[in-house]
Amino acid sequence: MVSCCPCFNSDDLHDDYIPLPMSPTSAAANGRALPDQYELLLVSKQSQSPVNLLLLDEGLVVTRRKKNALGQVAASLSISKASSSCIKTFPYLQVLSARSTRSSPEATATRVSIAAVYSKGGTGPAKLFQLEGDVHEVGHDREERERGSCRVEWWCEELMRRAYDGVKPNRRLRVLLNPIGGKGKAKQLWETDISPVLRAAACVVKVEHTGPSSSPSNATNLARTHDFTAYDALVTVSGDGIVHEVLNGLACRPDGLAALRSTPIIPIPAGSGNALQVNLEGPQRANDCVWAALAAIKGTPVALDLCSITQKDKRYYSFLSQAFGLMADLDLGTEHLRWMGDTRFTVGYVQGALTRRTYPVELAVKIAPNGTDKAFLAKSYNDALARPPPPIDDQSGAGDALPELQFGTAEDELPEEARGRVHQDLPERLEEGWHTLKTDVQFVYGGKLPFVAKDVKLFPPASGNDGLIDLAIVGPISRMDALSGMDGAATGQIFHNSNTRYYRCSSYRLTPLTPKGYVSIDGESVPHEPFQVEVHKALARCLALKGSFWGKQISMH
Ligand SMILES: Nc1ncnc2c1ncn2[C@@H]1O[C@H](COP(=O)(O)OP(=O)(O)OP(=O)(O)O)[C@@H](O)[C@H]1O
Repeated sequence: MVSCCPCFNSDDLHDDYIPLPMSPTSAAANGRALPDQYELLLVSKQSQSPVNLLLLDEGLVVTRRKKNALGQVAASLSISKASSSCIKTFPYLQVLSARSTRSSPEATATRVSIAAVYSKGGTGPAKLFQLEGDVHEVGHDREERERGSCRVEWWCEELMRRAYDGVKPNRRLRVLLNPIGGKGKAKQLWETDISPVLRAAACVVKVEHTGPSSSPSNATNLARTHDFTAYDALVTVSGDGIVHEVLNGLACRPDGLAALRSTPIIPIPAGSGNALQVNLEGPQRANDCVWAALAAIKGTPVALDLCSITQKDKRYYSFLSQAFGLMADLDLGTEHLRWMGDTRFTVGYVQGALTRRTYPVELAVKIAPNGTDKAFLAKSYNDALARPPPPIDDQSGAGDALPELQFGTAEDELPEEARGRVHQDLPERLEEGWHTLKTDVQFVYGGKLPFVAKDVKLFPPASGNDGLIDLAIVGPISRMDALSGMDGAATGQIFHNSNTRYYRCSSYRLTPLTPKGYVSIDGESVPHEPFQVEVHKALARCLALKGSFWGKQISMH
């Protein structure tokens, strides 16, 4: 067993951990010219049938090859021929490892092992693909065979160079696994889907189980003492709840700013709510643990805003959402339906819509410029999507501490200009500044990211790192409107509904006007009491394969 990192003991490493061959000065790469064609002929160990492996612009292409070509490191197969007989293409981002070994100088074959993640059509469920076979040398003497073997070694190094272009191989990952997350399947998913992918990429992995919030091993505590210099990323095999706990643990440290910025989080979806994964990799990847594992290996940091929620003398950090009214009830009031998985949210919504329950509330909102103009918000989102993501600013902010609260803590009053201006409703166009509203609602939902669940895109134009938060407010509506209100929820229809008031703001304060009910912060229950929200721009980091949140143009209709 080989360890390249003094901070890990051998128990932390996979049994077959061998650092990936990335040295630019290795014997094979040193001073050798590129072959004319980046192509290998390999006799697959699994099927005994020969395949061609080509390094093309679009990625590693594996094609079938006729038996009579056996024994050649072919240099003649044209690319057009290759694509017509192509069986699989792996973009380099999906290639995990390529190794060559030769048993002895006399050997007439070099063993090649390749691992990659395959996704049919680029959107199909991701699967681990492993290929091992021999490249037979055609030379008559030992020297010729050695030359052939070196070329195979070079080929593997070239593939690795392309596969890890701009990405550090052998990432050191700390994995926090919630053994009861979702339907309690996290452990099994780890064994069957996640661990084999990380192992194939020779990641250095340390796995720990999280404990319930009352235990010392809860994820908040684990994050509070996380040594971020010893790991490249922190992986959660869980739902959004553990991500919330981890972010809160990192944020409440004296060195919170450095801890958040130096700890990219990668969610592997194994809970009942996996919204962060959906926002990072798209709804088709909502439950795709293999794809998320690939993101842990190859993902690029993306900045994520955090919201400070203050309630009495408590401060929580929220990365996803704050829900009040029906949307809080359907999450927290359906705990007894947990066995249903995601379906419990739908059942909760239908129950609430049928009873037409409404919730009196007082809101004070500091609205951003043009923050109530849905067409403007959609256009800004579309424009941003068309541009490359801006570089992450790691310099702003003084020292290690988190930004000061603008509201202050505890039961601070609203800023002067917001007091005593209670309207029944907000006027159509609002200037920048504080506005207040006292009304009955079906729900109020604050969100930082477009999706709050796999099938609910509540905030289509939300940006994860613009320093602002989006608010959706739905007032009392008929049963029919409430039931049809969720039509098209997966594609963002709620944003377009005329029943939905939509505000982009920098802060808000919500005061429930009934004694009992639920308030949900990132899906976790907090007391049913007034709370205030403000946003800190780009405080945390996640990893996404494309280096940005998943997005889709919004069409205004
Ligand atoms: N070993 C454990 N035993 C019991 N509860 C745990 C354990 N580890 C974590 N938890 C709790 O699990 C919750 C978070 O679960 P997770 O993030 O995996 O999924 P979720 O989708 O947010 O919620 P869930 O799947 O529970 O609906 C937190 O409340 C946390 O305290």
